[in-house]
Amino acid sequence: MKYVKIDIRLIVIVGYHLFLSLVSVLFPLALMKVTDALTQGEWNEFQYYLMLSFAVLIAQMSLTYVSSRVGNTYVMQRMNEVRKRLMHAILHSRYTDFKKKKNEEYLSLLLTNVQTLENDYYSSGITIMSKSILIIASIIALLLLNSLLTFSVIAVIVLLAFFPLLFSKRILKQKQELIESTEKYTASATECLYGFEVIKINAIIHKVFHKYTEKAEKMGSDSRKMDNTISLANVVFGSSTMVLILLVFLIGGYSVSQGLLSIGSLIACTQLIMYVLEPAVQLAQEVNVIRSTQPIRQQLDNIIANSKQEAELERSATHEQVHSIRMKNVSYRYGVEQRMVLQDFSFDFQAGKRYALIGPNGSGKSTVLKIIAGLIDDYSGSLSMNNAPDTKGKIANPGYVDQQNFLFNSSIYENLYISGDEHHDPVFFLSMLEQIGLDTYLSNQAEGTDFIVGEAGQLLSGGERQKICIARALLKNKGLLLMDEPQSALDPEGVDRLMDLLEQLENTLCIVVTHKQDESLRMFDQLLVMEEGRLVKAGRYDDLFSEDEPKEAELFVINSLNSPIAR
Ligand SMILES: Nc1ncnc2c1ncn2[C@@H]1O[C@H](COP(=O)(O)OP(=O)(O)OP(=O)(O)O)[C@@H](O)[C@H]1O
Repeated sequence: MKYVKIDIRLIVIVGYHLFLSLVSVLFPLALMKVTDALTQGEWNEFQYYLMLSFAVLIAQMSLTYVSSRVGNTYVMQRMNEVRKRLMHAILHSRYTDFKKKKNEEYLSLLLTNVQTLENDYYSSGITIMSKSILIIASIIALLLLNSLLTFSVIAVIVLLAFFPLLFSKRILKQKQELIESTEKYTASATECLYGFEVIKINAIIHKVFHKYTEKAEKMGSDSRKMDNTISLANVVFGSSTMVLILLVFLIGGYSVSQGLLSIGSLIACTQLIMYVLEPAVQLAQEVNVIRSTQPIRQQLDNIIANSKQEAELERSATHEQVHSIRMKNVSYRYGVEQRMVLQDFSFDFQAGKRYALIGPNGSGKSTVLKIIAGLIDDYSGSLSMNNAPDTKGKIANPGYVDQQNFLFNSSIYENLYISGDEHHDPVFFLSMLEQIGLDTYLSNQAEGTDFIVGEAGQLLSGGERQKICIARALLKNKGLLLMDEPQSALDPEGVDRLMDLLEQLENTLCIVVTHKQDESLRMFDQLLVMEEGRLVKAGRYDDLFSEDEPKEAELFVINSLNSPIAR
């Protein structure tokens, strides 16, 4: 990502700082004239240059304020851009890439690290730019006054330029450690907040708090270590400049004694030297600070680079009506070093039919749904929609109920209509709410569908959340409906209502992951039995669970219980 954008605002900032440096350099020159006029008894000249000095001071103050305002606006714009690019990249990253990082790592990046970038990269960058201009302007003024002094000062700067290199490697390493400990701290803090109920009920406050304290202290100590190194760098740097200033004064004093320089010029030179040395010290420090943000920029660049391919895929996403989905020898593992969670899965799904995916925990049912939904596309084998060639990642827009039943912190209505391409027919809408059993809840809720559901829907019961997610998927129905354990939080009446709704579906390819093993499975056209990532059996309920074939059903239940994952 391009962190610095050369635009009109940046050019204006440089212009302001150029002007500011010129005005700053004028001040010692005016002082020189004031002193020389005073020592030579030129009263009128003294008054004139004194007024000029005040005018320069006022101009300097105004320009400093204006240029910092323009600088702040530039930093704000760049930071907005960084935050937008980062979230855009996160949202466009591949599902599996996204899952490799923990949410806390993203939070730490979005909050702490991005803030560090603002302070340590942009603000330091502007400081470096302004100080460099001031140094150049002061050196030019010095050259006009005394070339011997000027060359001594240049020699000082060249020497000073080596100091940051002595510490930068160490600071960089410590910054990396600080980033890692900040991520762990954020993870621990988030866990305390999300796990509030579990922590209280299980009376593990002490244990969790102890873990949190460890992480907080480690982050504090890493931050202190880095600050100490920076302080050491500053001390070494600062004291060496003092020695060098002394050297410059010796040369200046000698020049005055030899009549090569007036007292006013020495005062002006002294001030100008300070304009060179002070910014040079700051410059060296800021260079280290900027270098320390390199790991953060690297992290951001990796996320942005990884998301580019996914964005390409999304652009080619299809929204056509689904008639069939054919999966052939689809195998998948979540990471190169991980085990196969899906192995040679082959099946033809047809529109207008209902399928149930059943099997023990961890047998790969949700993974099948995610592959069909296009969330996962780096599988081997092929998946084709409507007999087209392999459509990796291109099947988009299914009605989807996930296991988390996630809701946005907005109104029920907005949660039902999240994508804008759902059915907007009010009759259909109301009958849907009634059929799923949300009408009673809504009639008791004064705000109705305008009720704001709270963070992740926590102001609703688990079943209410699930009903809203089901209604959302049904309203969205574009011929493909994927539901991952949609009955897990429903009461028996809710389950019956859902089954009725599914039975009424027309022209819809409906795949439901379920752990129910009762008569309700009869309404599915096919039951797909999965075990350890393999499709081991497929058929109607009666074929698999009939009285005549008790062994089939028993075998499935026994296998489920004996599965290593279930155990
Ligand atoms: N993001 C992930 N990273 C690594 N492994 C994963 C990930 N998601 C799932 N798995 C693993 O893949 C395997 C299959 O998971 P999947 O969620 O498809 O199973 P499932 O049959 O739906 O299970 P359940 O009935 O418990 O919901 C599991 O062993 C799980 O640990």
